[in-house]
Amino acid sequence: MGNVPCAVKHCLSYQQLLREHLWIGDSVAGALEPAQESAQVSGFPEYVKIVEVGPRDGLQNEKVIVPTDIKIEFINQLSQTGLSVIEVTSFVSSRWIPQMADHTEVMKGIHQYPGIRYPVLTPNLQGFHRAVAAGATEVSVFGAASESFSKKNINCSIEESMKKFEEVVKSARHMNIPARGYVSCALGCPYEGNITLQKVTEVSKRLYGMGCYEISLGDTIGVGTPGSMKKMLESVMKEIPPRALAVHCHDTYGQALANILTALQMGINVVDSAVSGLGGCPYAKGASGNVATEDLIYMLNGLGVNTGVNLYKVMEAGDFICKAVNKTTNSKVAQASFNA
Ligand SMILES: CC(C)(COP(=O)([O-])OP(=O)([O-])OC[C@H]1O[C@@H](n2cnc3c(N)ncnc32)[C@H](O)[C@@H]1OP(=O)([O-])[O-])[C@@H](O)C(=O)NCCC(=O)NCCSC(=O)C[C@@](C)(O)CC(=O)[O-]
Repeated sequence: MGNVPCAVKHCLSYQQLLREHLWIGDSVAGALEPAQESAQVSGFPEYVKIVEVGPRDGLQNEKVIVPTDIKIEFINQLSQTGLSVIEVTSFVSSRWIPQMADHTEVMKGIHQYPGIRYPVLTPNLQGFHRAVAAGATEVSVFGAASESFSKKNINCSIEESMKKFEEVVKSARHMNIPARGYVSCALGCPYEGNITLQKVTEVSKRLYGMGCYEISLGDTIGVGTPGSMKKMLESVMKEIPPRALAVHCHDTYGQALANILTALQMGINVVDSAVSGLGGCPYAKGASGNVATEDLIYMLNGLGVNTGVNLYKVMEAGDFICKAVNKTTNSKVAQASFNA
């Protein structure tokens, strides 16, 4: 049975467990379509698109530079899991984020499979042009609802950032390149604390209005709760339809899955996550990683929500990158499966 997770081996019958918990899957069965097997729970979307941000958000905060060939292998493994969107790197200044200095090599080195999108972060035209030259076919601009965070993260005010993003999104549109927009600090800021709903809504509306096809609302420091997530989404949804929104939850206070569940119940069906719960922003000290992709898939599979992603293969990719960066996984599902 090969690399059968320990928790599974310890059970009375692996086959029985697989029958009852079809969403676990295995590397051979691989193609198990969990959502088709378990009944859909009402009140949730039928399908959730997972935006895997592990190679970018997951690795950007790592102190030790991860070798380029490891990043490429990691992304190639993720491409085998059924994920349809994998954010691969950032075309930012290597002085600011040394870990992303090999963006061009990573972009050129990965195998880009048809049907999978590989967006990259581009804060300005310089980054955009470099990204396109390296073969990027989708980009993301990343703003914030907090003035202080914007200055610390991208060295300009919100207003100045919007001008830069407009240039990027306009150029992208001319080249038929889809652009996504992030709004950091949607549920709190490491420098300012609470951020008003009005500000989050205003920044989101600006990004959507300039042509970003999807707005990812970031709980950058993971302080949100289902209550604050609900209020924030109610406000943003007055201006932007839920189909154009995504949530991006860090898990610092252990609220990420609960916050995501709340968002799903409100009609959101795009969720960002990072394999093994890697991640954090270098300009948001103390914030922990993103919600782990493994834990997200486990929850969605249990709800009968289709993701098209094979949990077992994601766990294997997570195991690969954790070993490569000498880290223990933050995914509860991977811990239960591999470390029991
Ligand atoms: C935005 C800049 C570049 C402004 O940086 P700056 O220093 O203000 O830029 P500048 O325009 O004044 O130029 C200064 C130097 O930077 C260079 N430069 C200028 N632009 C670029 C570029 N695109 N790529 C490479 N180099 C660039 C430029 O060429 C020049 O080089 P020099 O002439 O001195 O040699 C800088 O602040 C930066 O790189 N910041 C990095 C921010 C970042 O990546 N943060 C982490 C990602 S955001 C995040 O994690 C949150 C998110 C998205 O996950 C959601 C959430 O959780 O909330």
